[in-house]
Amino acid sequence: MAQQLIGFIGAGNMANSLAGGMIAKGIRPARIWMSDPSRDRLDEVAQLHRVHVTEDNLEVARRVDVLVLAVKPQVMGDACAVLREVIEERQPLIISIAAGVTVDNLRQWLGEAPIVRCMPNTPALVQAGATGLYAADGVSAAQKDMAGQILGAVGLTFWFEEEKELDAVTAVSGSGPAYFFLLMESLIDAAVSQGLPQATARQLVLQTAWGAAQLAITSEVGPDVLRQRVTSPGGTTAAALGVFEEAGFREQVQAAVAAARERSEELAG
Ligand SMILES: NC(=O)C1=CN([C@@H]2O[C@H](COP(=O)(O)OP(=O)(O)OC[C@H]3O[C@@H](n4cnc5c(N)ncnc54)[C@H](OP(=O)(O)O)[C@@H]3O)[C@@H](O)[C@H]2O)C=CC1
Ligand SMILES: O=C(O)[C@@H]1CCC=N1
Repeated sequence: MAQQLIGFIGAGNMANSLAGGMIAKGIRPARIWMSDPSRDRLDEVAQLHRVHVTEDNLEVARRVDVLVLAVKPQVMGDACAVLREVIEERQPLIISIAAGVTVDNLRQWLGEAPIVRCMPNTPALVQAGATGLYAADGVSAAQKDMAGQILGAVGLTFWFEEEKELDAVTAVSGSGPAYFFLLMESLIDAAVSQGLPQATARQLVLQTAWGAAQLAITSEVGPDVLRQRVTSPGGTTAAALGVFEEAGFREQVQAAVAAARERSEELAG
């Protein structure tokens, strides 16, 4: 990645997860710039990551080689309009992380520029991210490599040939951490309802989630077989899983992911 400067427009949750993960991986904070309208947020970020911060998006766009657009989809058009002139002139590599916002949307707002769209997730903060990437026409092999290295610094990367596939990636791994967090929250609540102390319940649940993920990642067999190995016939797990199946758990997951995908498609406008 040589010594390229990397800028973030928007210093919110995802920008911080990416920057934090990149720094932990060895990218010098001095190579990172972040802009955001909130001075308080920038002060926090500067304190936390020791990166350069500014309230001026244009200052970031004028300085960096790679510009990560990390604002909400709903404000992306306005944010891009301000940057258009500088981007057309300087042609930094644009990496958009916004859900739903398409290359066509971005071209309309930014003019011609090399654009990579990607869908990371917040575990990037601990270098355990999963990111789907799509390179638009006009992105050079070197730029693609650069985008892959930046996102690769914070976890696994997967390139897609079709831009539409990012809607499914968004619904699965972009939003996915929240699904697992919801299960963790629910299991902690259930543990407390069964009389366990809150702190112990939390530790038991998080260690179990971590252990299950580690086991699934390192195992040669799939999650279905691992699940069966926990489930003794007529035992406790079978009793619990029966409740999930009866309640339509799998159908609920299908419907939830479909709803997220649909929302991603809507955000393209
Ligand atoms: N959170 C996640 O897990 C993931 C998010 N994404 C995508 O990342 C993007 C950011 O999401 P997230 O980090 O959650 O959102 P946040 O709201 O946490 O971050 C966005 C930041 O951008 C700031 N902002 C608003 N307008 C501008 C502007 N014109 N110029 C510069 N900064 C601005 C916001 O300030 P203020 O709050 O004051 O408006 C906020 O601090 C979204 O497009 C989302 O789709 C992608 C993958 C996962
Ligand atoms: O909820 C959202 O819209 C963003 C995109 C994926 C995760 N968070």
